[in-house]
Amino acid sequence: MSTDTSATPVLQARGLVKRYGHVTAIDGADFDLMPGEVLAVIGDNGAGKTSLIKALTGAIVPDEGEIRLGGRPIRFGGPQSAREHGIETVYQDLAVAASMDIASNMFLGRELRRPGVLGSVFRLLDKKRMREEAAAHMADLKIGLRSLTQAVETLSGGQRQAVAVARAVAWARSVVVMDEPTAALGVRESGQVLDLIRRVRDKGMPVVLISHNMPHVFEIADRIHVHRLGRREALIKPTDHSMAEVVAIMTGALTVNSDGGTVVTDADAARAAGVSAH
Ligand SMILES: Nc1ncnc2c1ncn2[C@@H]1O[C@H](COP(=O)(O)OP(=O)(O)OP(=O)(O)O)[C@@H](O)[C@H]1O
Repeated sequence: MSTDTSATPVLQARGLVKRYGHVTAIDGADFDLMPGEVLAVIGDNGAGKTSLIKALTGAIVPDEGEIRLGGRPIRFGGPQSAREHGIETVYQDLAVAASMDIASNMFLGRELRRPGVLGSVFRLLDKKRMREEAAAHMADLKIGLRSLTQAVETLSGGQRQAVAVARAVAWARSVVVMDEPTAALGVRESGQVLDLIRRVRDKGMPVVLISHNMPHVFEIADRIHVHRLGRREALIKPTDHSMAEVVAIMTGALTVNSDGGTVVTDADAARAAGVSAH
């Protein structure tokens, strides 16, 4: 799909700064996520991707800069506050409770209680309704799992990732952020997770995808945010650049100028990467 860049960004940041002592992890970073797009965030190790994402999802509070959600300035006091604003994050380490079943994982921390005093006084869980709703979410995303009463630890890596994604999508109202969702997966399972991300996008939910996997990024992203030295170096479409060019932008061998062309900034590195300006 092509991104409508004239719309109001779903999530936007301008001039974010985050310092840890002498280290500036975010150094004046901008960010723009448009409605209905998959935006990949890429960058070398230590470029500051995680810090940027943490600022956008409430896990850290930036020292400077502004974040806007749906066009309105916002300050997240913590991850819970970002979640309350409809931003859900799927973490790399898969924060699922392995010994619990799929439905319980979907409702982890947001359990449904039985109606009446059974729920309000005796705190009894409404397991039947949680299973029904979990099944509906799974069906909605076409995630085929044999039984929702199965413990998550008995699932494959790809299936676990699917449960984590389904949980995020079930609760997200504005954005789903995924940190390296295919990092621990084999080829077939990665393909299934990429298909799932497409379905999430096709439901109208924008996705931010942090990834080191360039083929996956090129396969799925509508746009690519290239992060370098703590800030956004470029915001490009995968259809406008080769993978080698994007890697060269990431490492500082090429930069993108205002009309979308590229300029060689490090001749040796650009030669080594086999790219030239255009
Ligand atoms: N809590 C912290 N305390 C001190 N320094 C930090 C902290 N978090 C991040 N940094 C530093 O900020 C810089 C950016 O780190 P960050 O983890 O955001 O980068 P990254 O692009 O996500 O890297 P990677 O791809 O390796 O995970 C690094 O130099 C890192 O050491």
